[in-house]
Amino acid sequence: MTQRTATALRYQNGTLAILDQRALPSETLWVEVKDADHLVALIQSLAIRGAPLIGIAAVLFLAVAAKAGKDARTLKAISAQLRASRPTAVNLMNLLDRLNPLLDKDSATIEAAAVALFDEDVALCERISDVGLPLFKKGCRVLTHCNTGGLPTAGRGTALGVVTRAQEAGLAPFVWVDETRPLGQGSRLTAYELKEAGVAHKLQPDSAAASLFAAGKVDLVVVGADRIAANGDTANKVGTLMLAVLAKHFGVPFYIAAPWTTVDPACPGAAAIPIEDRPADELLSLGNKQLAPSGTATYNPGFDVTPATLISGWITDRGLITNPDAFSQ
Ligand SMILES: CSC[C@@H](O)[C@@H](O)C(=O)COP(=O)(O)O
Repeated sequence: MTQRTATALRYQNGTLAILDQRALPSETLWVEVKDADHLVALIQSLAIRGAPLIGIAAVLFLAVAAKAGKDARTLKAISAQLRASRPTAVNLMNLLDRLNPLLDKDSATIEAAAVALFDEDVALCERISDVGLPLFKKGCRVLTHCNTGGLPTAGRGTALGVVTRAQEAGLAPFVWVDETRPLGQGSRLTAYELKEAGVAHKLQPDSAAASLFAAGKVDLVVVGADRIAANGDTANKVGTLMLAVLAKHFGVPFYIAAPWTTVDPACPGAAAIPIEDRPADELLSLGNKQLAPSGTATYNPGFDVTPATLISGWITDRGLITNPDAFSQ
């Protein structure tokens, strides 16, 4: 029987379940994916999220559909539907593009290929954590944004994977956790993962980051990525660009940690990266509580793009990249 388990995803011989990340940290709620429409809804509502994991969920769901007897034409249609579910994280497109040529093969072949992509992500995360480790000095104070650990990957994570690796190496890192408004990936998910890992941390509102830099309390910034363009311009959760500008101003190193599956050599730069427009509701209310007058017009991009010139280096499975030319080769 083929099975794989990640922090927020379980594949077992033709069934796929995801940990509903919207319910964390108060509830641990596993949901079995029923069909392609269901998976699209789970991805769009951020029940399952993070650049690597949405790609992995998509390819594993194609294995589910193949094992349920769907023909190649239907599988290709599902693949196209999943590909369009979120626009910014290129891992989704990259992984589907790698599985697509196999969709007219038997279900065992499709499953083996999907599972291999899961295993690859686990290995990429490990490699990233090895590459990033030398950047951490004992007791260093790291600021991070959004959530980049076990929850959004098949493995130990990207930026947060380096942090937990440093913790295991006895370097006792301290993490400043950006709340990451409006959906709280920092407060709900990163604080949760750091608590589980026993890493010292404090949570602050995103708007407090500047004062932390000004007080000299940040030694380095490490964040994840959703798409790295050929020139090194990097899309990540909205708010990342603000941190990069601050880091430059205050002379603090700013690193991106990401697997090569996040690189899009066909994308020339910032202007060509599609940025997801998130629903107004995310700003207008919180649960049942209204946060702004109904009907208020909103600007709610899910991501922003940090120009390569503000990035000290990219911690990748291919090593620490300091010259963005590497992304176009
Ligand atoms: C290892 S996850 C890297 C990125 O996907 C992460 O930083 C991020 O921006 C996630 O955004 P989200 O909207 O929560 O999917």
